[in-house]
Amino acid sequence: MSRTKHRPQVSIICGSGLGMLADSLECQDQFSYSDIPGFPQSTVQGHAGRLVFGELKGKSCVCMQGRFHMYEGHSLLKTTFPIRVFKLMGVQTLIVTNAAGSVADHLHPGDIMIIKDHINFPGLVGLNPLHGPNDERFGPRFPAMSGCYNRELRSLAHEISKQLDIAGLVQEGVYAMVGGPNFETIAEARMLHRMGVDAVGMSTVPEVVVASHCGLQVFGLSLITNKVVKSYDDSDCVNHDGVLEVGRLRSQTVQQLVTEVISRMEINNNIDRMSNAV
Ligand SMILES: O=P(O)(O)O[C@H]1O[C@H](CO)[C@@H](O)[C@H]1O
Ligand code: HPA
Repeated sequence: MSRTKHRPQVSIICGSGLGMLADSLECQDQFSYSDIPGFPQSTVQGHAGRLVFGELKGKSCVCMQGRFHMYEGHSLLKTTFPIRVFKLMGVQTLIVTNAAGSVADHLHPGDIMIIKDHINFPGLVGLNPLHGPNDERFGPRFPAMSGCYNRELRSLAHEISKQLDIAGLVQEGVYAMVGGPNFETIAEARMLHRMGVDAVGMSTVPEVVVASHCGLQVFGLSLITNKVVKSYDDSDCVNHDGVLEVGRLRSQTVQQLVTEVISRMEINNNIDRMSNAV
């Protein structure tokens, strides 16, 4: 914290191909992850590996240009380490973005899904970033996860998408995290569909669980970059380059939506900075 004058209230995690979200920050201070003690390295194409501080519409922000995924070999504790760092800095809100495949038939590549809820597949089988001794200074042993995607921010985003004339692209839905790094088989895709999953990806949920545990309000967006193949007659085949390409094509729209949400969200100026406590 001594190397930047920014005291962020909002943190943003950029999904695959969405690193440009950091570009709109003014008065930037940038730090490579390799220069930050305790931070893992980004190893995935489309994740630059930089922490960017700056101002956006009068709000102080910190942006992860590059996130960590479990499939890179990081422990879940490591993948979510930045969230606790943000909490200690006084951040109140986490905005998560990701690239995801559409499982629901009504979502198409290029659409934006406001995350209403999630299914934590790794968590359901025991891979949870909150495993191990609980640090009560961050949050309770048994945190509730119902309502972890802030209702007011979701409704604000819908309102903004109407004003930006992109409401036709924006829907709400359930995101499921799978472990990756392989994409889904057709049988897995069909299972996800029957389970009520709207979009699937390999990230986000551990970050949201840790953020929710330590009392951050969370807003999440999935950019639908591909459809998940559910038919044996469909010869489509997803690949990471295609995912990044849709990210590039829709980057400006996602940026506009995120910027407006940040601009209009309420910030509590009685910040709860824990840096003296932990
Ligand atoms: O979730 P983000 O980081 O946006 O990336 C998504 O895109 C990659 C696959 O193309 C996977 O890492 C998946 O999780
Ligand atoms: N499946 C899992 N993760 C993804 C996908 C997908 O189809 N697209 C982007 N990330």
